Order: sequence, then C-alpha cells, then structure tokens
Amino acid sequence: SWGYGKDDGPSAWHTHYPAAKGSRQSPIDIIPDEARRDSSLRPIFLGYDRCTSLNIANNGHSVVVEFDDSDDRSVIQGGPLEHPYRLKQFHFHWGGKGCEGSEHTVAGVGYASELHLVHWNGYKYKTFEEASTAPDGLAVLGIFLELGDDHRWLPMITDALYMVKFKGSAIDFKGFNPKCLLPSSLHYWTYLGSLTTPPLHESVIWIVLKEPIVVSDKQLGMFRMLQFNSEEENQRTRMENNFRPPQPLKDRIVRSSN
Ligand SMILES: NS(=O)(=O)c1ccc(O)c(NC(=O)NCCc2ccccn2)c1
Ligand SMILES: [Zn+2]
Repeated sequence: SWGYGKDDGPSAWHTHYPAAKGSRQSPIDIIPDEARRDSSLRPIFLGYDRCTSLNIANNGHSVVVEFDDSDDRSVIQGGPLEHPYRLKQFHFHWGGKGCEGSEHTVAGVGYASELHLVHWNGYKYKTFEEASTAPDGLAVLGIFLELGDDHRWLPMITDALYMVKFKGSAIDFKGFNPKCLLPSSLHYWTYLGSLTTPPLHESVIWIVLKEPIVVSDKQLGMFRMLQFNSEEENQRTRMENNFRPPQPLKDRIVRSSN
C-alpha cells in the first residue's frame, strides 16, 4: 500500500489514487496577503465539552486518537459550516529532526508539525465513510505546532506513545478533551480541499487556525519513537516525515476570518 517513502510516497500516490491530480487537493501553501477577508464568516465554535475520546492507535501512517461519534456530543460548528460536524478522530503529521513537518505552509514557510481534528457531517450523512466521499462531508481543523517551550498538556499524548509504538497497536484513551490543544485565538483561513492521505477524497472543508501552538523539540521528538511497521515486520522504519507537500491551488480562493 501507500506510504511516505521514496517509492510509495506522495509523488507515487497518483498511480493508485487518481484523485491525487484533482482540482481541489490538499494541503496548499496559504498566502495570507492573497486570502479574501470575508465578514460573512462566523466564529468557530468547538463543543468538545462532554468528551468522548475512546482510544489512541498507530495506524501505520500516524498516531490517531479516536472518538465516539454516535451523536453530537463533540462537534465543530460555525465558521464556514452550515451544520455541526461530529469529531471522529485527531492525528498529527511531523518531520524528521530539525526538518519541517507541517502539511499546509504559510507564505512558503512550514511548521514543525500539524494537528488535524477530523469531523464529519452527521446532519446529512449516516456514516463517516459515506461523508468522506461527499464534497461537504468532512471538516478538518488544522493547527500548526511550532517549536519552543514545553506544551503543558501534550504529555498526556506523548506519555502514551510508547504503548502504540508499532502499526496496529491501540490502547484505551478515555476522557481526553482536545480543547487543551487549541491556541488562544480561533482566527482561521478556510478553503475547499481534500484528504491529505490516500484515498485523497475531495470532501474536506479545511479550517486552518492562524495561531500555532508551541511544543518543545523534546516533546515532538517523542513522536519519532513510533514506527511505520508492525512488531512482526523485520524492516524497522521510524515514523517521521509523514506529511504531503503543498498541492496546486488551481481555481480556488482562500478566505480569512476577521
Ligand atoms: N490528513 S487528513 O486530511 O486530515 C485525513 C482525515 C481523515 C482521513 O480518513 C484521512 N485519510 C484516511 O483515513 N486514509 C485511510 C488510511 C488512513 C490514513 C491515515 C490515517 C487513518 N487512516 C486523512
Ligand atoms: Zn492529517
């Protein structure tokens, strides 16, 4: 299957996933001066209060925290969204030692990592799978991670990583509220895009926060102890550089909240 290596990485994905050359692919390079300020864009509201986290897992591409999405307890609404979208999972993309690792870039500059909170339109579709192929099916909140001081709450995740070192491992991860991973400002850019991994479905309304959160190099380094491979495989490959580079903007504009 697909990966982030020389032979199975982003430049090869188009052979099995034709959407790779589509008209609304993600990520993109966001150019703030070219984004259109849109006063009709409302504030983002994150109703993650009664938290519904279930487990943390290594799926061979990233580390993913999954949520119970059987009702509207944990949702994102407002902004460019016409309905509440249910939180299904969040995961990260990161680089190698000292290299960039975010997927979106801002005026050509990348961050060390990017957090994706994945939501789906439970108002119009019955399941995530159905929503994941619809043009208004998903809403992903992207948050940049920049290097600096230790993040106060990230250890709640990094302390669990040694238990999901290998692809296919998962452990219980109850009562985690992702609100502790948000920056202070919810100002954002928004545009129509896609999943940034195969199957690359063009089903995502992207909401990328302007303000990054700050994590330390030591904390981010913990992610690199994860492996792309399962415990049985003898080819041991450190999980890093699991990011897709920016894709052509084509006939799209990026809008900016005030
Ligand atoms: N990176 S992203 O665009 O936020 C994103 C969001 C939801 C997704 O389901 C995916 N991709 C996806 O699920 N691909 C199937 C295999 C896989 C890849 C990565 C994580 C989980 N599962 C990507
Ligand atoms: Zn992602």
